[in-house]
Amino acid sequence: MARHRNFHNIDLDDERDDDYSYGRSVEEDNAPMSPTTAQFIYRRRRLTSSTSGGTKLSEFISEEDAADYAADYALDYDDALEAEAAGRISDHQPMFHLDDDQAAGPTSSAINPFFPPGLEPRLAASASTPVAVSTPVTVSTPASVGKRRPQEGESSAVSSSKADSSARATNLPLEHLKIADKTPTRHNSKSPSRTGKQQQPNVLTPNSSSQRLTQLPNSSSTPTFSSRTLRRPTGTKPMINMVVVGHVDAGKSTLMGHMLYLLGAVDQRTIHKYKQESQRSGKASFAFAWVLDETEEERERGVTMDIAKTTFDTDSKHVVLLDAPGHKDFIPNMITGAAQADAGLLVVNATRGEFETGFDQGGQTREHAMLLRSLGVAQLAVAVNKLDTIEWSQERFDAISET
Ligand SMILES: Nc1nc2c(ncn2[C@@H]2O[C@H](COP(=O)(O)OP(=O)(O)OP(=O)(O)O)[C@@H](O)[C@H]2O)c(=O)[nH]1
Repeated sequence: MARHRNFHNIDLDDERDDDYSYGRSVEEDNAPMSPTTAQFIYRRRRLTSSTSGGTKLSEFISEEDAADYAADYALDYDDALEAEAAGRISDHQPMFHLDDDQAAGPTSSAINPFFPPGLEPRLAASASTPVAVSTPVTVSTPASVGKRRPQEGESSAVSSSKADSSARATNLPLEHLKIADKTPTRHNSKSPSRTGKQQQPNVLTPNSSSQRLTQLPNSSSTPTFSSRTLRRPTGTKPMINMVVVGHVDAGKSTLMGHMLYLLGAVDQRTIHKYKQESQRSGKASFAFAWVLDETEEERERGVTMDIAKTTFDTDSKHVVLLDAPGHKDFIPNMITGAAQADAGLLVVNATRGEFETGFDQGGQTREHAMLLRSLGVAQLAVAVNKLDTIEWSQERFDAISET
């Protein structure tokens, strides 16, 4: 008997590690921080000479970290490649086209808001080159869709910051895009995979490969983390996959949903319906997110759980937009999207405390940036969202831009 512990009198509190923290994984607790700033992975371009100091996003990311992530998630990546090889990835139809006069008129950079001239050569460069241009884009969805500042209006969905923004804010020239097919590709139907999910509304499957991956177009990803230039044209245009990532609740789906609405991919009637339905279910602030969050479970929880896909065309590219889940429980699903991506949009929440949380150990702003890097996504733009929650503070924006 003496050899056995007396479990009846055991004090469970004493058995726990002192630094045990619910909800944090061992990996998170043990994840090494970069000791120096010499191991930059992402190098952001300084946008203004007046702004200086602050911590850089790249300081949080070391080559060592990136390698660890690549190893950790290699299985998921392989799953994605297997799915691709198995032919489960289908073709898709472009939603947008340019008018002839638009195509002939403005410069390609104006028509092609996401990927200005020069991107192709950069994409063609080896993904091992630790360089990515990070251009903060000041965007804010209307306060009416924000749970913190509800019901104020809808007109400023995508806007530049009030103050001097010539060097840092990039308004998307949405007027140059026109819907070719007025029928939204994703909003009115439930895919078999979504239907399948709805049959198990309370079962989360964070470790399964994204079912929506079957909808992803086939870019020529290879088992090695090599260059991701797009090589599969749709018609005459090359295709490019852009994944939208960021910490949970950063506003990714709302931002993309609103952008699609402004582009005309979602009609007024559908948005009106979403607004009414979301209001009825007490989720009024998620009306625009419902454009991309289609499943009942996602709408009930107010959380994106799987990759959502939509497409649009610029004058030179067929863009496949992938909205990734931000919650850490769904990292594998985020990876299935990121593994297909050629470029990324990192959405950060400017709200005080929220931005910092995203960068904390375990925050998904940092983690997603690392994952994109480790998966070979060489181009990353940053969108500073929810500026309305900080009264459009220029100071705060500058501090975030410097991070
Ligand atoms: N105040 C304010 N709220 C916003 C803004 N953008 C989004 N929100 C709100 O933030 C909440 C989360 O928005 P989502 O679009 O679901 O965020 P997400 O990043 O897609 O969330 P996950 O995909 O689940 O990680 C919703 O209540 C939105 O209305 C904004 O610019 N300002």
